[in-house]
Amino acid sequence: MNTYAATLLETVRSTRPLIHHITNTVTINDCANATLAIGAAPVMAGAIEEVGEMAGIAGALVLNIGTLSPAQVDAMVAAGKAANAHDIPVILDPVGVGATTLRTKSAEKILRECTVTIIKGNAGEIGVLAGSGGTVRGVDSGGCAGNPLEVARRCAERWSTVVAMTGETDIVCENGEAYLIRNGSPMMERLSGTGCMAASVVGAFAAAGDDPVKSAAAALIAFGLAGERAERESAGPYSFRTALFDELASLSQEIIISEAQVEQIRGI
Ligand SMILES: Nc1ncnc2c1ncn2[C@@H]1O[C@H](COP(=O)(O)OP(=O)(O)O)[C@@H](O)[C@H]1O
Ligand SMILES: Cc1ncsc1CCOP(=O)(O)O
Ligand SMILES: [Mg+2]
Repeated sequence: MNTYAATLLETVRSTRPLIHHITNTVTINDCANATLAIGAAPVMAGAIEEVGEMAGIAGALVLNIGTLSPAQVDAMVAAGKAANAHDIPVILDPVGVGATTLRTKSAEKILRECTVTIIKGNAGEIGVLAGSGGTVRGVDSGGCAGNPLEVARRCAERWSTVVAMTGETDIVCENGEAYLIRNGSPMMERLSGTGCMAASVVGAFAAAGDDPVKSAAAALIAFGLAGERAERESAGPYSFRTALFDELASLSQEIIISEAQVEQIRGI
């Protein structure tokens, strides 16, 4: 996986896929810059009149419900259907699902009406979407009920997608196969937007690759490595933020090959 992830990073940089986002108003700029830093091209486009056209020229679509409205969810569904028609991957970041009825109903509507390739969420969000229970307070995870690997597997099975559950150890799985990724930094919890940026990086790798479970794992390795390297250079959350962008931009194949901490589990 280390070599696979390293090669996929170079593919992101050499192909510079366009990553179409419909996302929240809190971290939209960080998502654009994280996408650029890893080597892809961001575009944020949310009007229902243009999302189909934009998804048609993109390499991946990232849907993030962080500051959703019913009208925005309709645009997400339209964009998702266009992405499906063009056969590009759709990444759903179900920010705060479970915290309110609107979030839960909206995430489920997107999952029912579009084919979502990868759900990227924290443990609480994935627990809610698995139907096994998760604690979500605002956008913060209070964890999932039960064994996290089993919860991620159930979520993947329920919605027929790849699931990328983030936390101290990231779990990426689809039926039969999982990756546990131990790169990252506790500083990533102290900065708003790291989950959203993780979804953008997953979008970039999913656009460049042809195996969504491996793409998502490679993306979280890359993002986690940038986070742990940024921690060494920072004095607090805001210098960490600057260092995180710098480390995303300077991440090399050599760093991924020598520092990725990933375990593959078969037969889950
Ligand atoms: N305690 C931690 N140690 C290492 N990495 C972490 C830790 N907490 C979060 N991360 C990393 O931060 C990113 C965002 O994850 P998370 O905090 O779970 O998302 P969210 O912001 O959606 O709650 C992921 O790449 C994850 O691996
Ligand atoms: C604070 C907040 N409120 C709505 S969206 C958002 C940002 C969430 O960012 P992340 O989940 O990536 O930390
Ligand atoms: Mg966060």
